Amino acid sequence: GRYDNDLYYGKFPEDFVWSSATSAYQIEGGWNADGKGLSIWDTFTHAGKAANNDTGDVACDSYHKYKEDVKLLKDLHVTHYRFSISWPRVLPNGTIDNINEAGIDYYNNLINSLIANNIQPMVTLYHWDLPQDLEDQGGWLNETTNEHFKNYSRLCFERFGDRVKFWITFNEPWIVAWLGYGVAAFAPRKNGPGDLAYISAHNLIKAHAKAYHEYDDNFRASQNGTIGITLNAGWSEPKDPSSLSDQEASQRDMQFQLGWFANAIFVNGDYPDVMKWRIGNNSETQNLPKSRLPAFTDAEKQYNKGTSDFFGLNFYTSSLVTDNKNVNRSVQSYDVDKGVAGEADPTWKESGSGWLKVTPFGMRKVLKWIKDTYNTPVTYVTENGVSDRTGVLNDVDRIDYYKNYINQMLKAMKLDGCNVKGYTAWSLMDNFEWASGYTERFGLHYVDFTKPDRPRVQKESAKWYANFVSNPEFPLKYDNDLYYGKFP
Ligand SMILES: O=S(=O)(O)CCCN1CCN(CCO[C@@H]2O[C@H](CO)[C@@H](O)[C@H](O)[C@H]2O)CC1
Repeated sequence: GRYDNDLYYGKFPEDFVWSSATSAYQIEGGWNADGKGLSIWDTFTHAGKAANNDTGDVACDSYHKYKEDVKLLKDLHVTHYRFSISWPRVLPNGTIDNINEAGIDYYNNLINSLIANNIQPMVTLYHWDLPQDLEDQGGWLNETTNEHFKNYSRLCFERFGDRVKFWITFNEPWIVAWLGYGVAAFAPRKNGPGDLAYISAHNLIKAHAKAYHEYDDNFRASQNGTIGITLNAGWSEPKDPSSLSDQEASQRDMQFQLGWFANAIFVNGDYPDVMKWRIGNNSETQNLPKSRLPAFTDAEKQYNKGTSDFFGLNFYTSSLVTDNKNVNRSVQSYDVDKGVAGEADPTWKESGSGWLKVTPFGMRKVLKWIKDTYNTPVTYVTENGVSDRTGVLNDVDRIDYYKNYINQMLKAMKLDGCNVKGYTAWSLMDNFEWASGYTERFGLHYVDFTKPDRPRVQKESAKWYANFVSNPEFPLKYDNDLYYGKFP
């Protein structure tokens, strides 16, 4: 059919990394416990900006229940666990002059518990929870934040780097820049779709490079770890594959999503030409003194280039794209600059999230695009998963999603030569889904948020995943899963 969702038969390499992921603000709770400082997401939720006035004040209470989480991971038979460190939990004001040792202790306890259970930590330094004190000084619009991020990163390398050998600087800078500083959908709710989005992204790239070089210069030799960045994209499928303009729209959409950050880090230290060209032209049309896209100096380009040991990819869904001809060029906006219209194919299965349609074929295509565009980088899928709104324990749709997306990843490896080294299921358990609060559940484990002790219960998908990672090959030993289709 048009979308290749057919099962491929084969098995994964023995040393393939199987993991599961969470993030600090989404699971920890303890929002003000033991000296933790405020993050911009505490501010966002306390202002009632998440669905049903939900907050991460308690969330899954992993701040107190992390030992239980390690048990869930052990029963999942994963070899790795991806989690994030809350910057304001270890540095309440965001600055290195005020270290909260209780916060350091929490992460040391978690890391030690993982290691004791032969589970390797994959640590994200920034999963969106900026210290509020730094946001009060401009946040990612203020270049000084880059230096604070470097100091925070160095503290983490110093305190945890003897046991943490896999570091991710930023989770999805695209979301931080566009949803946080572009359209005010996420914290810190700034509205600058044509300028602030680009300024924040500019600082995120420079902050990433600072942290990378800090590790590379001062810690790699003694700690022997690996450090990179995690980017997210939806696969942009040309609506009409035979249309040159739709093909160009697809390429342009992928460059504006991934290239925005990946071109500087994996290619030449600078933004992709298509972004410089289109944003420069639109800025000229708007009679602006210079392009709304900030420029790197030659020294900064050299400093940005080659600052990731791997390509971290968060992948969920796809869209059908065409050239958006009727953009009003007098409007300053990333979306106008990009000039791409996206839509879902009505035949794609829906999920518990409006933006997430089930498109397994997209996993293979996006991995191939990364291979072709960034010269076959070592790649880790650092998030992949699907939501529902019911909390169903017999979550056959989630099993179907994982089986098919993992199979498409295997095709990308075996048939397209993609150098994928690991896969991470989002998420270990139901958790705080940002502006959607607790209405959208992504977990392999069900969490009852009405009970003070936040009990975790394995869903069928957890049993499936544990079984699969123990014997990662297709055809499945026992394929009891539902097949979708209809009789003649
Ligand atoms: O439809 S709207 O445009 O009005 C709202 C868009 C909401 N976004 C879509 C993209 N998604 C990227 C993936 O976000 C990732 O995936 C998980 C699931 O979202 C999150 O829980 C993780 O923290 C995050 O890393 C983040 C949420």
